[in-house]
Amino acid sequence: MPRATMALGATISEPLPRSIFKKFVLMLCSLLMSLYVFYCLADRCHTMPGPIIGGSEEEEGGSLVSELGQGQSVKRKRLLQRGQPGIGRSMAPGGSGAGSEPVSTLTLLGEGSKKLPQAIIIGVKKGGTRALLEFLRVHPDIRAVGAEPHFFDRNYEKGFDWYRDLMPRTLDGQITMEKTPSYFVTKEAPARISAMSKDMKLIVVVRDPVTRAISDYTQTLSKRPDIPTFESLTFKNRTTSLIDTSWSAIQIGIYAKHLENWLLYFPIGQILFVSGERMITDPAGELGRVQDFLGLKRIITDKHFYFNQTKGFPCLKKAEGSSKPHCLGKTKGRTHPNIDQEVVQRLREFYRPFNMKFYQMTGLNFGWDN
Ligand SMILES: Nc1ncnc2c1ncn2[C@@H]1O[C@H](COP(=O)(O)OS(=O)(=O)O)[C@@H](OP(=O)(O)O)[C@H]1O
Repeated sequence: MPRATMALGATISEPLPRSIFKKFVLMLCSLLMSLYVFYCLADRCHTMPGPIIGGSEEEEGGSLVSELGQGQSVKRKRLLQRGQPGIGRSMAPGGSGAGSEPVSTLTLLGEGSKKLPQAIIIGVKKGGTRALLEFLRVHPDIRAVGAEPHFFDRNYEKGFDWYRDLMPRTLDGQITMEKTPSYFVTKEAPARISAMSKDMKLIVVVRDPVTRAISDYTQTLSKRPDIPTFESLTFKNRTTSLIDTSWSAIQIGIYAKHLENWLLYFPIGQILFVSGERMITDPAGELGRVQDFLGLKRIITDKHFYFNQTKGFPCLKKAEGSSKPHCLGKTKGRTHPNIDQEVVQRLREFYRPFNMKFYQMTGLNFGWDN
């Protein structure tokens, strides 16, 4: 047999020589490594699950780690557009306090800095605050922390450095925001926020207090199915029809009373009232008002929304940092239980004077009593 044929025969029948096999494994490893590096550069490699700071909200806020990660992609895109070589990713705080963040490439390259918020969505619980924040985040000049920090109610003793550390990095001209709906009903919150910044822009999403109360109850019911009925919790005494105003679901809806507390520290012009109802029927209109209030160009318009028939709510055609349509999660837009219409009527009567006062204070008729 000729030598060449013999050699070929040997190659086919014998296993790959060790050195070739080693090279192959090495190449495969480096290929996988490069893929991982690219994946990280695309800002998708989160090695640690992030803490969710306890809040009223279950799933929408997500972890602080993923929130910060998402934000960085947008900034990176903007930097790349400007031709700056910003690459890298900052690690989110472990919820432990100021100074816990390792120095990242972004920090070294000076890509923005963490700032205390200049605008806060302070309420109200179940008003539509998540929808507003998610929609606002589409704006390139807004950067927001997704999870609720609860700084001015539950975590105040942790200090401003802790609070600042939760915030995403911002470039000059970008507004840092957060939302914690319980601030609106927290007695200490106005004084504390004012002590931090007298210029703070405050946003309150309000919704018909009766539907809000039912929404609040629906959320609690989803977590604790054995709670008493809405009807029995509403009244101190069913026969006298005396409303139990100590029940938080009822209390929160007395907007005029809570607002009085804020007006001791902030002029009314520094507070924007957003209609929770119009956030559903005309999100672009409400977002227009919010952008004006924040002194931003009206970038978010009706082109950003579509009405999702299955969800029954407006959704984003493209979410922040993504090209995909995005609706809020299943904890937003829950089906409410049927409530005895007599009880609903009684609650409407109860809220009417407070609503009137609220319309008068804000100069806006929200139409809950028409
Ligand atoms: N676009 C869109 N998609 C889904 N849901 C929407 C939207 N806009 C407003 N809403 C209403 O938001 C209600 C929840 O309010 P919050 O986000 O403020 O709730 S929370 O306090 O943060 O838990 C939620 O209340 P429920 O319907 O009772 O679940 C919704 O009615």
